[in-house]
Amino acid sequence: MERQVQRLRQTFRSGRSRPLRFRLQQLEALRRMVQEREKDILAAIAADLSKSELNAYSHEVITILGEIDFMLGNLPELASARPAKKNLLTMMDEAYVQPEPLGVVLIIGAWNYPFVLTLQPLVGAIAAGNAAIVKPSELSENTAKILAELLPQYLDQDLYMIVNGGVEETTELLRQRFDHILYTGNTAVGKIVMEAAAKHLTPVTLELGGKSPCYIDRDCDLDVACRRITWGKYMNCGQTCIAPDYILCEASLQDQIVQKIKDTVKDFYGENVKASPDYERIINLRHFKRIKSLLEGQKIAFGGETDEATRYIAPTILTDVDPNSKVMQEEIFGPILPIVSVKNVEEAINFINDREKPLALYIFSHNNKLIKRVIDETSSGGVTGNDVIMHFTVNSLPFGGVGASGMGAYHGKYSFDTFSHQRPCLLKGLKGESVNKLRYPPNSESKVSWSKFFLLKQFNKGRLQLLLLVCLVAVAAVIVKVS
Ligand SMILES: NC(=O)c1ccc[n+]([C@@H]2O[C@H](COP(=O)([O-])OP(=O)(O)OC[C@H]3O[C@@H](n4cnc5c(N)ncnc54)[C@H](O)[C@@H]3O)[C@@H](O)[C@H]2O)c1
Ligand SMILES: CCCCCCCCCCCCC/C=C/C=O
Repeated sequence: MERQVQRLRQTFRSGRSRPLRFRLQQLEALRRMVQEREKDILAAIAADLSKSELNAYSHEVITILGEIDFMLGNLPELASARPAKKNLLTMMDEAYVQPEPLGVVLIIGAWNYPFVLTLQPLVGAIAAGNAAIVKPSELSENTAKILAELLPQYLDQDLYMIVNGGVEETTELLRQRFDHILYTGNTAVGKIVMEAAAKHLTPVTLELGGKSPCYIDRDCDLDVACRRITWGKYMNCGQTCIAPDYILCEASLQDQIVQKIKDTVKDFYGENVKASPDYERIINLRHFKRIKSLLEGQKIAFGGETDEATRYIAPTILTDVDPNSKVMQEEIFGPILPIVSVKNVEEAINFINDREKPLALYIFSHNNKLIKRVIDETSSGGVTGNDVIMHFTVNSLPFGGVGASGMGAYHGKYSFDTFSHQRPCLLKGLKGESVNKLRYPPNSESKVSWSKFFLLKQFNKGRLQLLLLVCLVAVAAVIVKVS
């Protein structure tokens, strides 16, 4: 592994990944890969998650194509130097922020959206000019295999590499020195990643999970709210990091919500959900058993059927759920939707704030002031008001967690920034020593007072004011020289 990282580092040091033309060409090659090998990619995702190819396309491929297009369209602007404000002392100099690539980065993907969660960070890493090692999740083995087969055919092999394997391979990878690690997955492994990164002082982006609450206000269109929640909760069989994990609402709304979600499930998946091509399965037996065990002792208002042989768990709703029960202690990551009663919005806010900061928060209400209030009085990785999941699809919004749900963010410009160092550059000339005397020893009261004048005022003026200030500086320089 060490030798492979070394090879990537050497190529990075040669400067090959830096020119914009090269980055654009690699991104175009990636887009070609997705377009030319679409069938193979969809088949792999479909096999991993028992998903229809149509769903694989809309859940994963669209996002990647959108992200590549964004980078192709915006890279010149993202990568260019940004002029910075100057102070009086540096007004004749050049000050700017130049984004620079970090070096060799490691991207560790998760299995639940195995294509998008692995490649979307890679798009950012390439755009920012880095070399990258990509480690797909071993649980989505078909996608991992197709990525290992395709990426070397389209991308520069000395800069971008796939490593497949499980805990052993990831552990070995984490022993190496990287310039950034972006990890997507559960919080426990997030801690392992951060600990390994700390040994090399490697910065990390951790895209973790958590229990994302969904508050439904009394003043709300329940038909619309329940349709949107049904879509986001049962999509991918509940195995979505930003799926609404549980509902908070007044007790009087509970029965209506159950009925409306039940009706929507029928609309979406038909009478026999098991036979619907739009309803996925649980990734493996371990997760199947874990999710099934969350049903124990609960009041099942809808669903609850399971089939171990096919890892099927029906869309399920639990009512009157005790906040201390097991289903409310861990991220469900499956198609079970608990409803917890609260008296009012204050209680909902307190309920959310009493727990770890979630990855997403959803609020449904006609009342925009109430939505803003919940946003102001809580914290979460992201928020969608009157819908679920959709903030993920807006690539001008940073996507990431806060507190236990993660750190750092990506998507669009934020991916570019995550994989870049914002390098401050100040370019001075070799003239102007008379003013510089202000900072050379020996110090004096008068120097300190002139330094205050020069440094404590921001300088961002028009031409006339600039001329005036130049004169002022010249006078000051003479005074300092004389004194
Ligand atoms: N924030 C996000 O964008 C996001 C996206 C998807 C999933 N998630 C979260 O991820 C969790 C589900 O994913 P998962 O963790 O089951 O995915 P996973 O099992 O696929 O693990 C993620 C990665 O960690 C590696 N890994 C596993 N155990 C390891 C160990 N002991 N040491 C080193 N590396 C190890 C795996 O090889 C894999 O590449 C949920 O909590 C979900 O909310 C978050
Ligand atoms: C008009 C059709 C729009 C379809 C939009 C579907 C978008 C679904 C994207 C889901 C991606 C979720 C990514 C998951 C992250 C964490 O697990």
